[in-house]
Amino acid sequence: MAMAIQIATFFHQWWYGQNSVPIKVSDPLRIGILSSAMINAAGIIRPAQTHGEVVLSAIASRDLKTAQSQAKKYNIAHAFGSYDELLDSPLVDFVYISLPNGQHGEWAIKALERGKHVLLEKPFTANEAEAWRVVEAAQRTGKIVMEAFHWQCHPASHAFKDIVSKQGKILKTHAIMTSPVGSIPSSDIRWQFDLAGGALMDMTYVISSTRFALDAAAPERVVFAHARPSPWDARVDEAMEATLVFSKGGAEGKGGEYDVESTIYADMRRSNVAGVVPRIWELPTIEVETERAVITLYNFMMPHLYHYIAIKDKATGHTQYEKHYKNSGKTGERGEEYWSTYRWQLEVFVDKLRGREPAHWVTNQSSIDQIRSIDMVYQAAGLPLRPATGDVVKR
Ligand SMILES: NC(=O)C1=CN([C@@H]2O[C@H](COP(=O)(O)OP(=O)(O)OC[C@H]3O[C@@H](n4cnc5c(N)ncnc54)[C@H](OP(=O)(O)O)[C@@H]3O)[C@@H](O)[C@H]2O)C=CC1
Ligand SMILES: O=C1OC[C@@H](O)[C@H](O)[C@H]1O
Repeated sequence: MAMAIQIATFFHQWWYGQNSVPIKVSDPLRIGILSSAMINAAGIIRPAQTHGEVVLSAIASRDLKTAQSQAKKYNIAHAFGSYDELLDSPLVDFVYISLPNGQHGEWAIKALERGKHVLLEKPFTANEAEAWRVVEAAQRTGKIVMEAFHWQCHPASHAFKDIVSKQGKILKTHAIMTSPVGSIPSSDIRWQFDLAGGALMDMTYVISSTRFALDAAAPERVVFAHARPSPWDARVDEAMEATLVFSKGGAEGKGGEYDVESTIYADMRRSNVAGVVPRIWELPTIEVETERAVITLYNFMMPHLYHYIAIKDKATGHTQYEKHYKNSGKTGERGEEYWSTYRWQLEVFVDKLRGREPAHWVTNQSSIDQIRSIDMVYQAAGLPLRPATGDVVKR
């Protein structure tokens, strides 16, 4: 039900944003938005409105009129009719890139080379080779780029990881994310191979939540992968199911080697029960079985709307539930209970740009490991790697 919770988040942010307009500092970071994407309102615009250290300075679209109407709607100071114009503007300190997946790398590199920091929508790039080029550009220019894994910035994810780390050796994990059949229109960017579409690309979360729980890099190997092809293009997975084996690293605070079998399931056209009932209960979920417990984080992707962490003791069968909308005091984040994952994300991004220690950070190496994991699954499923428009700007 990914789309439904996305819509609920739009409302959530609008509602809470109205009563929480801060006084802005005199030298705010100026944000530029590349594209008029659907996600902008939740992903950056509402969070920026409730952050005292940023202003919405500019938006660019391929079409000037679209940029102007978005600028008017969201009270953004400047509108540009091309992405290049925005990147050339001295009115922008960092950009939020919400272009189709296949364009992330190309525009991230262009932005970094024009002196802008980048908050880059997921997935980081179209494939691993392109991810290395983005990271190299960040290193060369001294600018910051972070993949927008918003949910990892929310206190619930940290509480979950903390709990997992205290339950003994991890044995296996299972992560799932689905959207009901018909919920994503056939014209959507997610169905287009040339734009690096596909269920695993869009629902990259099934791998990132697994890696987050395990504190792992890329899997050692993919032992099973099955893609269900989309009806419009067999190169695009409408669903992906896979089993990954992670064999290095350790749960947080433990170090040490482990060997874990992780199953993942992403589905952009999930069948309805009896053909009619969408599975509204099937929110993005990660389950981790350890020696002592089975720990489930239900709705890990949008925990601000609702979530729970269930800890089932294997010895007694007793299940204990926890919820974490605010910093538990253990994991270092600071913020408000009503904040969306995107607002938590903006907090850490701004902290980093201001030279403060962020409570959480998605490292560039983690983004490389993430897209490498995705590539490994596509290869194991017999599908081609996703193409990048960035390939044409390869130096
Ligand atoms: N973090 C999260 O929770 C979410 C992240 N995302 C990510 O954000 C990105 C955008 O997703 P979404 O908002 O659904 O995208 P949309 O389809 O709504 O928007 C994509 C935008 O990209 C621009 N664009 C440039 N070239 C093309 C092209 N060839 N075809 C279509 N659009 C083009 C358009 O802007 P213009 O015409 O103005 O130039 C368009 O509005 C994706 O990478 C997705 O994975 C999406 C949803 C949630
Ligand atoms: O990142 C995302 O999160 C919400 C989903 O609905 C969407 O398909 C995906 O892009």
